[in-house]
Amino acid sequence: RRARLPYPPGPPADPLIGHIRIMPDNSISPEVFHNWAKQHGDVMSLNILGKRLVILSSEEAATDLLDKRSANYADRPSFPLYEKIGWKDALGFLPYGPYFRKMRRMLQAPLEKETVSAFRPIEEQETCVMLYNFLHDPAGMDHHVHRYATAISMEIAYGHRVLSSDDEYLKIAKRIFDALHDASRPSLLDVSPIFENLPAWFPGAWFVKFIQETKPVILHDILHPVSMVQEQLAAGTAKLSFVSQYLEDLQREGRLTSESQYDVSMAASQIIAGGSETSWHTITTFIACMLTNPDVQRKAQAEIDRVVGNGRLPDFTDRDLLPYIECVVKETMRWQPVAPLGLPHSATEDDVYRGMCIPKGAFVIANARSITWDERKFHEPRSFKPERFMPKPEGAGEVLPQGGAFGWGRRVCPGRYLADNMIWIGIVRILAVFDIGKAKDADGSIIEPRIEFITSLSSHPKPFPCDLRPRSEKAAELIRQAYDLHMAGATT
Ligand code: HEM
Repeated sequence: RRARLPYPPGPPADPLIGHIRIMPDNSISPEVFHNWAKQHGDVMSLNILGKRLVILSSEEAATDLLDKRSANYADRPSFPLYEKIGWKDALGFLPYGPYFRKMRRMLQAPLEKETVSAFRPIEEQETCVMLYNFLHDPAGMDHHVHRYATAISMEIAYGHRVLSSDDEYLKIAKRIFDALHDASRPSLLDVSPIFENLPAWFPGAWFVKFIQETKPVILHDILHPVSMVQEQLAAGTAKLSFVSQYLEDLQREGRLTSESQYDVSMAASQIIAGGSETSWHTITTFIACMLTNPDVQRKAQAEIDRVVGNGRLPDFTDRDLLPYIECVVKETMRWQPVAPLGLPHSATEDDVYRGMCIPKGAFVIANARSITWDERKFHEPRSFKPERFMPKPEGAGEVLPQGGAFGWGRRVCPGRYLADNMIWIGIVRILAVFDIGKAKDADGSIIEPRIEFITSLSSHPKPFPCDLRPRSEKAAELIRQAYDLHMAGATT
């Protein structure tokens, strides 16, 4: 019966090759899928060389399939190039099964809502470094936010504190991001594994050299930081971290083997791969939004001034008293979701939904761009309006579906509570002490901001000029004091 049911509709296809010729490039696919969904519906599908790709463009469809039927959609398609360069056992790419469940449990336990508060001191410390860097080098804003997100991830994962822009662990993070991006390019390996044996000079076989060069580097970058913690534990100098905790537990229970140490390494690497770039891009998106929405910025600063005053930096104890800041954070994630297509899920068995067949093995993606710009849920969805989330009558009482930012079902982002803290404290502290304004050119003329986004694995603003200025001399002094305090902690 299922075989006779239609697949979800989609644009006209070519015989045999299906939609391959009109398949949009990564950089525009969320936008193109969003437009196609208006014509073909919130559950549509494409045929890519015989493989069915199902695109969900509403919260209802994503919830019905990926959340409510999560047992059938918890699998991932295979990612041949990622697997070949050493990410075969990385949680994000693992097929659903016992090893996935083991890795997921390992990563999730320290990142639960109740437990992530243990990392707040690290997040507060690194905001001080970021604010200080903004003060002394406002033009390097993007770099300082990157360092902020990476330094937090490194300290949580390995207990390593980043103390300079030249830090070896920042280089590790950069190599990991570069490899993640480079490996997202389509290759002949997506068509068949037999192409793995092509000679490197063969046309289109660029991936052969890429694998040879990248694999040893990635494996080093995954395994090396854990060996360092191992050495520090032996010397009694290890700081408490995700890795030190697991290694100590395994040692105590007599279960520390090369296999179990490899699992710890893989899990820890996911904190870096999953956490740094996404949080970095969310904060730079927020800065772009403040630049283009000065009224929102003023309103958010007024709330902080009213609740916290200007004699100290806000901290996590202020969060419940700052509802407008909460809305600014949510609106940043809604307006430009940093992972617009998330990661693809895969159907384990044939399924029937609204009279349509979703075949076993179909790739299923939820288009966050459509979900967070759904006109039935959000008024003026393309405008940046944090008050939409305030309860009525003050605001519009709109609700951000969690999946729109962090994904769905059994594959929902395990780092979402950590990310939420990292982003909130970064945003509230920037607003407390900096004005984000338009930059001026050499002649003193104002540069009108033009914010454009680049999308590959994640979506982020292209570099844009802005003027980051301390709100007052007192704010600048607060930044210096906080920095001195935290750097003093680093040397003792
Ligand atoms: C703003 C920050 C973040 C955003 C927007 C984000 C978004 C996402 C999304 C959309 C997915 C795919 C979910 C799905 O398949 O349905 C995901 C998966 C994942 N995220 Fe995040 N993430 C963020 C931060 C983090 C952090 C801080 C960590 C580190 C602990 C992390 C680790 C992961 C991992 C390991 C996966 C794969 C999970 C799996 O396949 O089971 N993410 N994330």
